[in-house]
Amino acid sequence: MNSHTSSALLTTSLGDIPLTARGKVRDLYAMGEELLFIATDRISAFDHVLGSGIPEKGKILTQLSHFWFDFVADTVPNHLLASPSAELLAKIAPYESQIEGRSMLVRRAEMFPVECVVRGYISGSGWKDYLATGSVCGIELPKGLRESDKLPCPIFTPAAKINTGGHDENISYGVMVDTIGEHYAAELRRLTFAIYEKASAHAATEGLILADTKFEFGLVDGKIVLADEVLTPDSSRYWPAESYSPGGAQPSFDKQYVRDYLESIHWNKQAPAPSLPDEVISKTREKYLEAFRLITGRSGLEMVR
Ligand SMILES: CCOC(=O)Cn1cc(-c2ncnc(N)c2C#N)cn1
Repeated sequence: MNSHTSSALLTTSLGDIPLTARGKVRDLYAMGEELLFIATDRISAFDHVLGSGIPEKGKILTQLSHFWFDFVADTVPNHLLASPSAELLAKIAPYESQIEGRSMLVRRAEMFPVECVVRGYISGSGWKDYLATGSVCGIELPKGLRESDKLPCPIFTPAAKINTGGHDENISYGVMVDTIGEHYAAELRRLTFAIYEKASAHAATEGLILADTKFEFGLVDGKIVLADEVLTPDSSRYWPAESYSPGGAQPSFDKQYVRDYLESIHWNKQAPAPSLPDEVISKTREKYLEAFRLITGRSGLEMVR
């Protein structure tokens, strides 16, 4: 256990609330129709969870999700629990000090098995697909694009959810329609573009390029809600606008110190993920705090909720 992962986050239950799902950096506990997302301080890079945590990363990213859920609330409802039950609150009370600010209480939703990815720039798996086929998710793109180029207009590039840990697989919109039906596919695509338009415009006012992001949606009482985490540096690519220079991979706003360090030690990705030097940890924490300040306009890490 590293110093930033409390014991409660390593168990398969929180008291008698069972662990429902464990992602690389987040854990999900369920009690009936109420779920508890806990974001740990773990950080992953190149698809590996590293040996060191980043202090308060879980809290910072949870507060960013809360900010963004509120910011887009007039565009799409979300899965946040308006009023958690007294029973649930009583069950988590003993852990409050460990999970304060890093937890989200959400309603159980019937999750769509699709990752709704929107890209304003060509990067990552989209760049790989473009190099191989000239298209992404069946969307043909202009010839001659450079890596990290801004696209003529944002594209919707869904992915099929592979069980936790695996890489999601890019699918065409047609496959998404076959999977969840035309009505929901069209509505999730519309909502994805609408949220991205609002969020990327806000990020740009703070000198941040929101290159791409991934949303997950579900149904609660038959209505579409925005779920999962939203517009965090873990679910999005944020680039500093001041250093934007297409023609290659862009520096990650939050993980560049980590990536540079891993490159500098020539880490063999088959080997166990290394721990990070204190300086890399503290600089990375500062980047998360800077993203929080820029996006929310708040100076300190006072709780949004
Ligand atoms: C930590 C691991 O969890 C995930 O990766 C994603 N995931 C979300 C759900 C979910 N399931 C029902 N209701 C919800 N509101 C949600 C949400 N969000 C399940 N896995």
